[in-house]
Amino acid sequence: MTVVDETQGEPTDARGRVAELHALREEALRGPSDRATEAQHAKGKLTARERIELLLDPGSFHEVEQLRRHRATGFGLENKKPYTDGVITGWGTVEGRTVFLYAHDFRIFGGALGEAHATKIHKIMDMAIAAGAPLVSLNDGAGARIQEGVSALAGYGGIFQRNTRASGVIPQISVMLGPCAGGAAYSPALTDFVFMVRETSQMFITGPDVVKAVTGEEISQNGLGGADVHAEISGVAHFAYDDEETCIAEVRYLLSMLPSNNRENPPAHPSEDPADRRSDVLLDLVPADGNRPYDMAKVIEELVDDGDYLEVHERWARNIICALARLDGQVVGIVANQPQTLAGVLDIEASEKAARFVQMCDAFNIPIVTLLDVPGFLPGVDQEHGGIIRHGAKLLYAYCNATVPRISLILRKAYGGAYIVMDSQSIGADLTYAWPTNEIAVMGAEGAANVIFRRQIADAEDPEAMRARMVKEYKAELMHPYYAAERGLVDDVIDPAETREVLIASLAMLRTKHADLPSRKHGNPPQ
Ligand SMILES: CCC(=O)SCCNC(=O)CCNC(=O)[C@H](O)C(C)(C)COP(=O)(O)OP(=O)(O)OC[C@H]1O[C@@H](n2cnc3c(N)ncnc32)[C@H](O)[C@@H]1OP(=O)(O)O
Repeated sequence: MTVVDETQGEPTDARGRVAELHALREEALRGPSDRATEAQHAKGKLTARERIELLLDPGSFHEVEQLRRHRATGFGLENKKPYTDGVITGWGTVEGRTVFLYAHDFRIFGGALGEAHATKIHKIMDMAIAAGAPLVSLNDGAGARIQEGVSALAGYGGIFQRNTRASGVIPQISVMLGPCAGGAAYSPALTDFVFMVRETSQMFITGPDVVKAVTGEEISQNGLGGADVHAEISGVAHFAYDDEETCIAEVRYLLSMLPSNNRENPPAHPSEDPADRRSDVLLDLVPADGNRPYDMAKVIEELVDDGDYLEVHERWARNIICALARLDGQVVGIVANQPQTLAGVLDIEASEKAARFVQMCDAFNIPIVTLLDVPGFLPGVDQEHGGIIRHGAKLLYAYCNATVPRISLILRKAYGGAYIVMDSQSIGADLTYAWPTNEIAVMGAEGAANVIFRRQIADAEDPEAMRARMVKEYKAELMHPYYAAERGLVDDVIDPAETREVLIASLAMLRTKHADLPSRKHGNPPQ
C-alpha cells in the first residue's frame, strides 16, 4: 500500500517509492504521446523501442539513463523535459554476443541532440569501447538541437572524437532510419558500415530548405540524400533496403560475421558444405576468352559455404565486388573484379571502395581473398583529373599495410599496375594462385605489340599480317601462367575445380600467421 505524506503529496514508504519508480519508467517507456507514435508509424517508420526489439535477442536489452532529462532553459525548453531526452541507450545481445546501442527517438525534438542527449551517447560509446563490444546506432535525428546552441555542437564533437578513437577497435554500425542532418550524418560517416532504408531515411549536411536558400536548387529530401543516392552515387551508404525489418535483420547478419573487437577473431560457424567440394561448373561460368564478360558474383557464390555472402557497397562501383562470406566456417573478406561491369576495370570509385574494405578486414582480423580478372586501370582525362593516381594509391596502401592472411587468385587476366595493386605477391600476398587460362602481363597482347613491334609492323609489306604474327608470338612467350610460375611469382597453377579446397587449405595454414609493421605513430595514407 502506498503511504502518502499529507504535507508533500508524495509516497513515503518503500513500496510507494517503488510504485513511483514504475510510474516514471512507464512514462519513459511510453514516450511523448500516442499521437507522436501514430505520426511516426504513418511515415512508415518504427519507434526507437520497436527497432531495438528487432535488433536484439528477445529480453536482452538493458537500458542506461532512462530517466535522464535535459537541464536547458530558454525557448520553452524548461517546460518540456521528457525522460530519455530523445535517445535510448543501453546494451543487449545479438546471437548471444554483447552489443551496445543508441537509438534516437524522433518523437522527442525530432531526435535532435542536446547536451544531455549527447552525454548519454558519450557514456554508452565509452562503455562499448571499454567492454570491447560493437556499437550500433539507430539514427533518426535532426542533428544539433537548435535551442541548445553551442552545447549541442560540443556534444557532437564528443561523439566524433569517440567514433574516431573507436575506429579499428570495435565495429561501429550506423543504421539510418529517418531524416538525419548535420552531425547525425557526419558521425555515421566515421563508422565502419552505414545502412539505409529507401523512402524513409535520408542523410545530408543541410536539408532541402537550406540548399534552396543558398544555391537556389530545389530538391526533395530523397533526391538530396535518400538511400539510393547514397548507395549508388555517393558511396556513403554500404547497404540499402526497402523496409526497416529487413534492414535490421541484415544488421544482425553482418554482426554475425564480425569479431567483437580487434583483439578477437570473427566467430566461426561450422558448415555442412564440404571443404573439398569440387567446382567443375567454374569452367563454364568463366569464359576462356578474356574479352567475354561474366558475372563474378556467381563465381563467389560457387566457392563460399552454402553460396551465402554479404555484399558490401553492392550498388556502388559495381566493377569491383567486396563481400563477407565463410569458407569452411571461417569468415573471409572477398575482393573481386566484376568483368560484367566496365570489364572489371579499376577506376577511382572501385579503388576507394576496395581500399576501405581491405582496411576494415585488416582492422578486424578478417583474412582477405582477392579474385583477379582485371584489364588494368581505366584510362581517360576524367580519371586522371579526378585523381586516379591518389585514389588508386589508397588501394595499394591498404593492401601493403594489411597483416591479415592474404590470398590472391588470378582467374583470367591481370594486367599492369592493376595486377600489382590487387594483392600481387610482390606487395605481400601470402599465397598467390593462377588458373591455367590466366594471363599476367604489362598489358594486353594487341597493345603490347603496337608498342614494342611498332617499327617491324610499320616496315612490313603486310602490316596487318605482321601485327597478327607479333601478337601471337607475344602471347606464346609471355601470356600464360607458367611464365609467372617459373619465376615463382605465383605459388601454383591450379585446376579451377579445386579452387575451394585450395583456398580453405591455405586459410587453415595461415590461421596462425603473425606479422608486425614497423613501429610508428600512424602512417600517412593517400587521401
Ligand atoms: C553538428 C552540426 C549540426 O548538426 S547542424 C544541423 C542542424 N539541423 C538541421 O539543420 C536540420 C533541421 N531540421 C530539418 O531540416 C527537418 O526538421 C528534418 C530533419 C529534415 C525533418 O523534417 P520533418 O520530417 O518534416 O520533421 P519536422 O521538421 O516537422 O521536425 C520534427 C520536430 O523536430 C523539431 N526539430 C527538427 N529539427 C530540429 C533541430 N535541429 N533542433 C531542435 N528541434 C528540431 C521540429 O521543430 C519539430 O518539432 P515539433 O514536433 O513541431 O515540436
